Amino acid sequence: MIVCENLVKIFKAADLEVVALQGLDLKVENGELMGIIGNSGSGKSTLLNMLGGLDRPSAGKLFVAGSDLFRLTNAELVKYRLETVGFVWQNNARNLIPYLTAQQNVELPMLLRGKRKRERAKELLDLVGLSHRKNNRLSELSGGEQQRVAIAIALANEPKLLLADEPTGSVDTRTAAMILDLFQELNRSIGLTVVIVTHDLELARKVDRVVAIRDGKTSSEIVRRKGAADEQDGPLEGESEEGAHDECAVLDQAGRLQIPEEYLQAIGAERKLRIELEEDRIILFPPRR
Ligand SMILES: Nc1ncnc2c1ncn2[C@@H]1O[C@H](COP(=O)(O)OP(=O)(O)OP(=O)(O)O)[C@@H](O)[C@H]1O
Repeated sequence: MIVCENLVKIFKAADLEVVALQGLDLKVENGELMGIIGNSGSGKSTLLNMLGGLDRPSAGKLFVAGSDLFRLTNAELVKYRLETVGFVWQNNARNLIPYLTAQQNVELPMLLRGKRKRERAKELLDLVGLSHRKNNRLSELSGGEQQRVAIAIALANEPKLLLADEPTGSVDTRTAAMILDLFQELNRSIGLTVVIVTHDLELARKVDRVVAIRDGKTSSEIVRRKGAADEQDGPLEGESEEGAHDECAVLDQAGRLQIPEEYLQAIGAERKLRIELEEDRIILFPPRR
């Protein structure tokens, strides 16, 4: 579904250049539900904007659902944004209209595209578990319900890829869990590929894979271990929650490896490591003093 190779994004403002993505590599399979985490300024939103066709990358390769994002003309990019991707933002509900009902809010963007699809709007509200609230005005819905209306709208054009930027950023923990459950449900029921940018570590339990971005590059991945994939109510018996996931460091195209700072600190290593190959493992030691 998504292939990023050596992706670079440089922002130029006056005589200042910011390299927001520094040769990022990422592959996402069709039907994957994955999370992207990283510190503030690490490049998460920049990556999401590239994937959504909202901005153009500076160099590298970027393919989404068969489209080469470097080659699309401006008109093709507009079509791509309308047909291939759906967006969910943190404060999505702010773009909804408080005095219209949930159903009217879902119908409105379809109307603007010249289609009146009352049935489709009902279907979409059903999909996000809100059919019982369809005739309520938006102002009568809770923050979580409003976010679900926004998700219904994001699904209106049957996107192949749903991009969510901090979708649980402005709701409480319980509502956040419900929204993540909804993404999981949509992923399973309609095979939607979902990429969620978040600070919320609880997400690691709900998604197949979490990719960490550091300084504009993918640095490590937390992958749900096989066998843990179907359990919904927590870790397998006798297994700690962390035990259901493996943390992997990522090798870039040139075979370079990023090692988390805290790991280096723990063994007292700074710029050099001793490396040894032992049967089926590679071992890193601090240099001999
Ligand atoms: N339009 C822009 N012009 C100049 N610099 C930008 C622009 N957008 C982002 N940047 C810079 O690019 C870097 C990555 O920003 P980005 O917003 O992608 O980070 P982020 O990981 O999403 O952060 P946050 O979690 O705070 O949203 C930052 O240094 C940011 O200041």
